[in-house]
Amino acid sequence: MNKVVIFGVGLIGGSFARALKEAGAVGTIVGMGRSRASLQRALELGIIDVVGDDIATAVKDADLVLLAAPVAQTGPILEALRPHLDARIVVTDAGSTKSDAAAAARVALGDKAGRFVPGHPIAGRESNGPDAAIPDLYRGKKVVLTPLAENDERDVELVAAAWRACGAIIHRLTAEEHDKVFAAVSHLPHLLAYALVDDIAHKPHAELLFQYAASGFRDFTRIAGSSPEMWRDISLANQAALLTELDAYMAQLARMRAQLAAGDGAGLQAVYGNAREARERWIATIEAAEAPPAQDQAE
Ligand SMILES: NC(=O)C1=CN([C@@H]2O[C@H](COP(=O)(O)OP(=O)(O)OC[C@H]3O[C@@H](n4cnc5c(N)ncnc54)[C@H](O)[C@@H]3O)[C@@H](O)[C@H]2O)C=CC1
Ligand SMILES: O=C(O)C(=O)Cc1ccc(O)cc1
Repeated sequence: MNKVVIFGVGLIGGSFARALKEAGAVGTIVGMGRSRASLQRALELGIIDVVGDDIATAVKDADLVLLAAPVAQTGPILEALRPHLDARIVVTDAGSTKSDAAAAARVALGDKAGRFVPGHPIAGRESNGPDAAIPDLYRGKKVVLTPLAENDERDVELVAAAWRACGAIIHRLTAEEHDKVFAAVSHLPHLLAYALVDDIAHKPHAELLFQYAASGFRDFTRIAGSSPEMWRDISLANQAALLTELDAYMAQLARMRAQLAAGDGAGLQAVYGNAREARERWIATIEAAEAPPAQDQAE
């Protein structure tokens, strides 16, 4: 690719830029953003080559545009892009929710919705901004594409090839499948981690509690160090699926509360034992899968 434009040069957009550069897969990278200071920082760090000014100049002759801003920005950015999308430019995104992205593309792009190929890298961490960006964030990690019926297969392939150049393994799901899966294994855990830390922080003796919190608490709550704006947007964008998972979890908590209140040690141990075994199997599976990729799976 000669030119790639990135809207939102933070952890995800910045790591994409660094990975493409390291792979020699791109000529020029233009950064577009909300905060001038953060774009300037990305330029200083060598993540981008140019700070974009007006959108028309930024996207002129671009091969690929990546949206890597909080998901509520997808619609407004696509609307701003629409007049400047010639027949060649492919747009993709890295947002954590996918049904909302498809809907936003259809509203904002109308008959050009097919130019937008939705995607989601399953890699990241709690730190954000351009300083957190690293070139090997996506190495051996999955990227889920949720193509629209309107997409041209060649455009989907261009997006897949860009992520493969970053070392990622391409998977495909429908947007609905994607949002149900990630409500359970990503969006709910973030909500729970924020809820626990907020609850403790509001207790009168919070300082004492934090003083004695150990590494288990730190592990459990690491993701509560993530961007509140990003997680507000994800929670609202995937509201229905997240509510379903939250209700199921509350029912599980109610069962375990009853076991605890009844002194049902066998019941509690059965839950703990089942969870430990399931976690061990999961860790073994992902460790095997994230060993050097052989080839794309499930395309
Ligand atoms: N943090 C993570 O671990 C992961 C995040 N994602 C998704 O990637 C996206 C970006 O997340 P991060 O890179 O972690 O966040 P970040 O906070 O590091 O970077 C986001 C950047 O977007 C910029 N921005 C905000 N509004 C904008 C707009 N209207 N136009 C252009 N730029 C704008 C911000 O100034 C910031 O520099 C989010 O949609 C998130 O759901 C996906 C996978 C993992
Ligand atoms: O910090 C962590 O471990 C994460 O869970 C990172 C993450 C955040 C959001 C995503 O959509 C995907 C991955």
